[in-house]
Amino acid sequence: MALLEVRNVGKSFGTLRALDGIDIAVQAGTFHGLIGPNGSGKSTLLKAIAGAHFPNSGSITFDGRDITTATPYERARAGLSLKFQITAVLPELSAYDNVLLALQSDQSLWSLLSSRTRRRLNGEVMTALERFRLADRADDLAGELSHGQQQWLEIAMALAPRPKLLLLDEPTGGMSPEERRVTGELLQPIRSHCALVIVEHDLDFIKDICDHLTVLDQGKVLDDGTVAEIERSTRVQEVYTSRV
Ligand SMILES: Nc1ncnc2c1ncn2[C@@H]1O[C@H](COP(=O)(O)OP(=O)(O)OP(=O)(O)O)[C@@H](O)[C@H]1O
Repeated sequence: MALLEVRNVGKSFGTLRALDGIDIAVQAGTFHGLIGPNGSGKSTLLKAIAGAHFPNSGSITFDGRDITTATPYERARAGLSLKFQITAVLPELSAYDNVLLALQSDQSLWSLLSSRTRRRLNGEVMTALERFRLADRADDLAGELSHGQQQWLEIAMALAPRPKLLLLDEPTGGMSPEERRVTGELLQPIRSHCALVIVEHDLDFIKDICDHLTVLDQGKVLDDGTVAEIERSTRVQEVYTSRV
């Protein structure tokens, strides 16, 4: 069974059909990209998976559990984590404290008082920062980090509770080409323990890191397959050459 299964999902805003009968399956350990022209429904689909809004029809199953109308908190407890387009680090706190906060949200007050828990959390915070090349910036305020580093900090925070699936909405927006390249490099190792669903306009970036692509067009799945299959798809080429 797939880790995430979206079945026949529909979402309307008034008379606008933003999603219309969407089916996708994301396997554990894979990086799954959502691409398509502007307004094709990518962010709406990501938000439906994240619980930022509920679909009008269809179902979403995660790790064997129906989460179609689960709250974002319940989804997080089930192992779903997300980083949306707008940077949400706390600029007045250090990079270290931002990750610590993300980790602490799951701990009881009682366990936080124990020095063993605090030692363990300290180790986990530093591992998360090292993984995203931020260990030497641990004490710096998050607001003083570069744009790219703030994005990496936020991904580190989203991964801190060890989710099974990470949702990323345009993580490379506003990054330099070098920061994009490094972002791809930093994401690769998470594959061993976490799947990824990513919306991204940079097609070269998404083709480099993803195993599987779903192409949306006007709220429907236009095509779905491996990166090589999508590159050969004449339907996709037509949409991209005529409208992008
Ligand atoms: N909250 C909302 N209220 C009304 N319409 C919305 C809302 N959110 C999205 N839409 C509309 O739904 C359609 C799909 O939007 P969505 O943002 O999902 O597309 P997208 O593929 O992510 O686009 P882009 O690549 O430009 O970010 C668009 O026509 C958009 O205007």
